[in-house]
Amino acid sequence: MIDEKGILFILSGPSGVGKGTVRKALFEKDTDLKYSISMTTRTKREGEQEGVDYFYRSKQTFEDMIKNNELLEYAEYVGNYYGTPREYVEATLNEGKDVFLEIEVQGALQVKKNFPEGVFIFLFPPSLEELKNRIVNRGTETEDLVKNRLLAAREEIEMMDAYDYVVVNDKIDTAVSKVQSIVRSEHCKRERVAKQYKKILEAD
Ligand SMILES: Nc1ncnc2c1ncn2[C@@H]1O[C@H](COP(=O)(O)OP(=O)(O)OP(=O)(O)O)[C@@H](O)[C@H]1O
Ligand SMILES: Nc1nc2c(ncn2[C@@H]2O[C@H](COP(=O)(O)O)[C@@H](O)[C@H]2O)c(=O)[nH]1
Repeated sequence: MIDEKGILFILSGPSGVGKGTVRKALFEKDTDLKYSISMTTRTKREGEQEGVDYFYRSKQTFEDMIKNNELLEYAEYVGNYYGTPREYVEATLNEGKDVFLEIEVQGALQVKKNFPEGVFIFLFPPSLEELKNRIVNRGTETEDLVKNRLLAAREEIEMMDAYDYVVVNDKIDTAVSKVQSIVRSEHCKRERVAKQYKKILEAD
């Protein structure tokens, strides 16, 4: 059977590296990708919107969803739950559309177990000092949370080898172009395989 499902792209990397910034810029260029909105128990930041940035839920609701297997992956990250609602991802992939996840590393590794055919991209900071500057300058975290996110970052960077691609987010435009090239090249690969498969079937 030719796989007519969409491709699952996973953009991951430490907090503050610029995942959200890269993803938003990419989506302005590539309108065919579908973004999976995550669920979280953390409180809404100023300017964030329900159903756009996240689905904000209580701990109880989140834990019920875990029990009911309604999450494709989830992680407890610096004191809050974050997770990917399963139904949207599976239904969208089954329609042949590509889905884009923007998640932290523990969650990405869970996805890899269930979707090894996914395309895993690790966004890497130019330096740990710059990573710290980006989190601090964003102004969304308390001093303690910055510390905890930076501690988590060190562990996350150690898992980089599990990814298919590593992109350094130094200049934003360069990083976005690189991620866009990865998306395009994965499409070409998929089309080439489908063509070869068709040829084999026709020759049979
Ligand atoms: N290439 C870049 N150069 C300089 N600043 C950047 C770059 N990319 C992102 N930033 C800035 O760094 C900060 C963190 O970026 P962003 O919120 O996109 O990171 P993130 O990885 O999505 O973080 P989190 O995982 O915590 O949600 C933002 O203030 C953003 O404007
Ligand atoms: N495992 C998952 N991680 C997720 C998901 N959605 C977002 N995230 C990651 O959590 C951290 C913190 O996010 P913030 O918005 O509080 O800064 C960051 O690395 C996000 O990428 C998810 O569904 N699953």
